Amino acid sequence: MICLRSDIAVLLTSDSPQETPSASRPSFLEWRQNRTKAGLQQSGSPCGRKTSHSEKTSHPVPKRKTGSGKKLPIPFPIPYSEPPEVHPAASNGATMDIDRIIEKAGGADEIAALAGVGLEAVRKWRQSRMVPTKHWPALLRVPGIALQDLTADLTTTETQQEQERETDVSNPCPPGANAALVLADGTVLWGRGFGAHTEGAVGELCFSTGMTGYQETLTDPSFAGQIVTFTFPHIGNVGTNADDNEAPKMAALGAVVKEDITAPASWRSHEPFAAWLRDHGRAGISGIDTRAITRTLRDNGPQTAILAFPENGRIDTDSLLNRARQWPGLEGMDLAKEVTRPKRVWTEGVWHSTKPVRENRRRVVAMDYGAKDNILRCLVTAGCDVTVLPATATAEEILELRPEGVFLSNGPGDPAATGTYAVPAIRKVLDANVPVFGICLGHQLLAQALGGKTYKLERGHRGANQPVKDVETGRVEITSQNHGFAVDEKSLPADVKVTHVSLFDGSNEGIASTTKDAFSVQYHPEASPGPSDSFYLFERFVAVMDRRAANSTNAGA
Ligand SMILES: NC(=O)CC[C@H](N)C(=O)O
Repeated sequence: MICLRSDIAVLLTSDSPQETPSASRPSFLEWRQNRTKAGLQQSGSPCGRKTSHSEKTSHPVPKRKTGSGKKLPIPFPIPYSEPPEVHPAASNGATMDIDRIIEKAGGADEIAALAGVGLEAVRKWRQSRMVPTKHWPALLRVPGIALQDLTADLTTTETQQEQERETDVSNPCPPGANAALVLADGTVLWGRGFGAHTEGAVGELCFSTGMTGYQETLTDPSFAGQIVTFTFPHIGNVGTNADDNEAPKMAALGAVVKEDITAPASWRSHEPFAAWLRDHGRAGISGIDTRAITRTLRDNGPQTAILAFPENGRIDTDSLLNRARQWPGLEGMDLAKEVTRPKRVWTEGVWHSTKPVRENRRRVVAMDYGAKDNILRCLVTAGCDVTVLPATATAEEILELRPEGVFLSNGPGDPAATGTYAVPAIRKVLDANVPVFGICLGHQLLAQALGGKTYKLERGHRGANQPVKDVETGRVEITSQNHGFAVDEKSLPADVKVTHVSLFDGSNEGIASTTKDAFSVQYHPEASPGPSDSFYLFERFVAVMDRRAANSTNAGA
C-alpha cells in the first residue's frame, strides 16, 4: 500500500491487517469469537498486542480548527447565539469523525477492548477527536472502518469537503455547522447533523417535554408528519435497544436536540442513538437552542419546519424556506393510512406485570390507526384477546369477528380527515351495541361518531407530565400525552358527557356516552413513555365487557 506518511507506512508494513489479503483476514466478528474462545477479554488487541490501560499518547495537544476567517453571508437572522462548536483538528491535521468510528466498532466498550485500552483512553480520543496511530491496525479489522476514515491526509475526505464548504461564500453554512433547521417564519437554526443524511425533511415542528423515553416517542406512529424538538437537553445518552420501539418504523421525521449525543450509558443499550436514527433513515440535529423553539411554538402556535443534513454539506436556506412554506400543514391530512399495519393477532402483555393473568378473557378488535405496541400489551394484561385490524377495515369486517369490545387506537394527522372513513365504521359498531374504548386519535374519532367535532390546538400537548382531572371524582392523574388536535366540548350532543379535563389549558381530555357503553380519553393510559396512573381505564373497558357477558348469561338462564 502506498502511504504518504512515514509513521503510517511503518504501521502498514509491520502488523497492519491491510497487508493481509482480505479473504484470509479474520472478520471482526471472527476475531471477537476467537478472542472469547481464547479467554481474552478486555485487554489484547486483535493484533495480539497488549497495551497498558494507563499508556499515554505521544501526540501534542490538538489545535482547534478555525474557519476561513471570511464573513459568510447568512440570509436570515440566526436567533441562536451560541454557534455550534467546531471539532478540534487532530494533531495530524485531519479531522476524524471519532464518534462514527466508535459507533462502527460497536461502542466505547468494544473499541476499548479492540485496542486493548481502558475507557478513559477512549474518552480522551473523543476529546481530541482522534485515535493514536498505534491503534489503527486494530481498528482496521472492523468491517466498515477504512484507512481514510482514520486520516484525512490520504484521500479527499469530509475534512477537505468541509474546508471547501467553509471557503465557499455561496454556502451560508457557518463553520462547524453541517445541518440546519429552517422554520416557515424564516428562522434559520444551524447545528450539527447526526443519523441519516437528508436534503430536507419537512413537517410540523412540535416539542415534547418528556425527560425520558425518546425512543418510544420517536417510534410512536402518531408523530408521522412531525419533527420532534426535545426540551430535555440530554437526548441519546442511554442509547437505543431492540425492545423499546412502539412500532417497527420510526414515524417522526426527525429529532431536534440541544446537546451533542454522548456515548450510550445504559446496560440496555444495543445501539447508539445516532446509528439507530440512521438505520431508520431519519436525521437529527444538535446544538440547537431548543428553548427558543419551544417559546416560538408556545407563543405563535404550530409551525412548519424543514430539517436539512445534506451529504455534500451544501445548505441552500432559500430553497429550504420555500419548501417549508409550500408544505400544507397537518390540518386536513389523513396519515393513519400511512402508518396502519395489516391484520394480526396480538398476544404479548405488559412486561414485568405483577397482575395475575386473567383466565376469563374478552374478545376485542383493536382498530390500528397508528397503534402503539404498549396499548396492545395493556389490553392483553387487562384481560383481552386482541385481533388488530387496519385503519380502513369496514364495520362488516370488524363485526364479523364477533368482538365483545372494539378499541380505537391513537394515530397521526387530522382526526377530521381520518374520520371520513373511520367514523362511518365506528357508527355502525355503536349501532350494533358493541362497547367502544378510544385513546387519543381514537378519542377524537369516537367524539365525531357520537356527533362532536375536533379542532387544532394552539399549543399541542406532548410529554409525560400532563395533569388531567377526572371531573366526576376530582382525582388528578399525571398523564402521558401527544396530541395537536382536541375535541370541541361545545360541539358535543346532550347524550355525551365530559369525563376528564386538562389542568394545563382546560381542554377536553375524556368523554363518555350516557346512552351507550362508549368512552375515550385524549391522553395515553399506556404511558410508554410516562406514568401509568391511568391503567385503570383498560380495566374499566374489560369491566364493561364482563358486565355485558354476565347480563347475557343471566338473560339466557
Ligand atoms: N397521539 C394521537 O393519537 C394524536 C392524535 C392526533 N393526530 C392529534 O395530534 O391530535
